[in-house]
Amino acid sequence: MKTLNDFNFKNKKALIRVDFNVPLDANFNVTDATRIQAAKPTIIKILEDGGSCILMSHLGRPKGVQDEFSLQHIVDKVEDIIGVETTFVSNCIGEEAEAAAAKLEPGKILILENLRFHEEESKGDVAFAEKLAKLGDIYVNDAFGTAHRAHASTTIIAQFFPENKCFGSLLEQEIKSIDKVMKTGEKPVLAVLGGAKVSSKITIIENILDKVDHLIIGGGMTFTFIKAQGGSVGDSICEDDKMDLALDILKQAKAKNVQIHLPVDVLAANAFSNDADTQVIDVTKIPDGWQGLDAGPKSKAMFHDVVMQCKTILWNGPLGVFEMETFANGTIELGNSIAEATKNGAFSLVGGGDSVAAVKQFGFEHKVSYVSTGGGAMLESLEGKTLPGIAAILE
Ligand SMILES: Nc1ncnc2c1ncn2[C@@H]1O[C@H](COP(=O)(O)OP(=O)(O)OP(=O)(O)O)[C@@H](O)[C@H]1O
Ligand SMILES: O=C(O)[C@H](O)COP(=O)(O)O
Repeated sequence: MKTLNDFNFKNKKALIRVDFNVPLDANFNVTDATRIQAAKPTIIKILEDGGSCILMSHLGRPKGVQDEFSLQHIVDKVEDIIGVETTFVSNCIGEEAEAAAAKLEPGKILILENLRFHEEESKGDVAFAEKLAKLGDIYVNDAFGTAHRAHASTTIIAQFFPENKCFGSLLEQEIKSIDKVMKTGEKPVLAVLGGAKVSSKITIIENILDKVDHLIIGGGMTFTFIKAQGGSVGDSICEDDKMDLALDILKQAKAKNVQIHLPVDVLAANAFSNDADTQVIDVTKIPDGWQGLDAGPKSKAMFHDVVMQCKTILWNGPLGVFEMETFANGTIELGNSIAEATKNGAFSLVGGGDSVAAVKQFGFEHKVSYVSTGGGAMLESLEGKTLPGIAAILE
């Protein structure tokens, strides 16, 4: 596995695929710069070696050239965060980009315009990848968030740098964190899977059963498992067509000696609303007209005990409808438990769009071992897939 430390970047132009797909507000200000911060160590290492950085990224899913998706909007933020003079070129390929790259001095940064302004990027076009490749001497992939896309700049381009390609330090850290859970984690290993639907997590659950000792299933997924075992779930979110699968998962878990922990009580509401009437109720006895929207007190205490026993913890998906204050407590308490276990020496990894949002919202970001910068890429990794962006560097 080639990393930044395998190269000296002195007088070299590093062509770095970053994932600067960051959220912008109506005035095009960056509202969450985590992904830019996360790319900083790679950029600094290259600049300190005496090299220069050509940063390429996508932003959003534009249809052709659309100003709202221009990477121009993030140039000032990058300059602020990295603290180095940064220039921008309004096309990622062609004469202008080639001229800007050619005159880029060591210690400086150049940002290319949104790669997805060319449809060839998402199509994984080889000729487009070759044009990008002309711009740099060494290709560095540091875009974990986009490593599940076999796009020109994330995957195809690597073939033009047979010797001169490597992982950036963010991508390296993401790979190592996932490996710590999936391959080398100290036992007991726990996965907490929450979120809305069983259907979106099936492949993850099936893959993870071979890796973990404990599995907490929470959030909206709970009710498919409870109903499948004969419980009454009232109006809770439930996928009837996945009940057989839920039973099969329970069977597989037993055969593999994985302890499954489902909520035993829930905070139920008479409407999907922050102001609804609520009651704590046995998870198997939810009446019609009521829906479980958060974990109940017994479940939270039970989950705390499980978390505290484990040395390696993966968390994907909230335990309740955390976006509404009334139903955020299960997710917050789980975060607290994971933070405490981490303080006691456990390794904890949080990944997936909503769980990362919850961790940031409730201030757990620096109390867990690692928060992934990938949404879809993280989920595909947990499904056991080899991500094309990673494979292309290893080949
Ligand atoms: N009991 C519940 N009933 C209905 N919705 C719920 C329940 N518990 C959690 N949710 C919802 O599940 C959603 C998150 O589900 P999702 O599967 O997308 O999570 P994730 O894995 O963290 O994120 P992603 O899949 O985007 O990476 C949240 O919006 C939350 O409100
Ligand atoms: O935000 C993400 O998950 C990545 O930047 C990938 O974006 P995409 O789903 O548009 O490919």
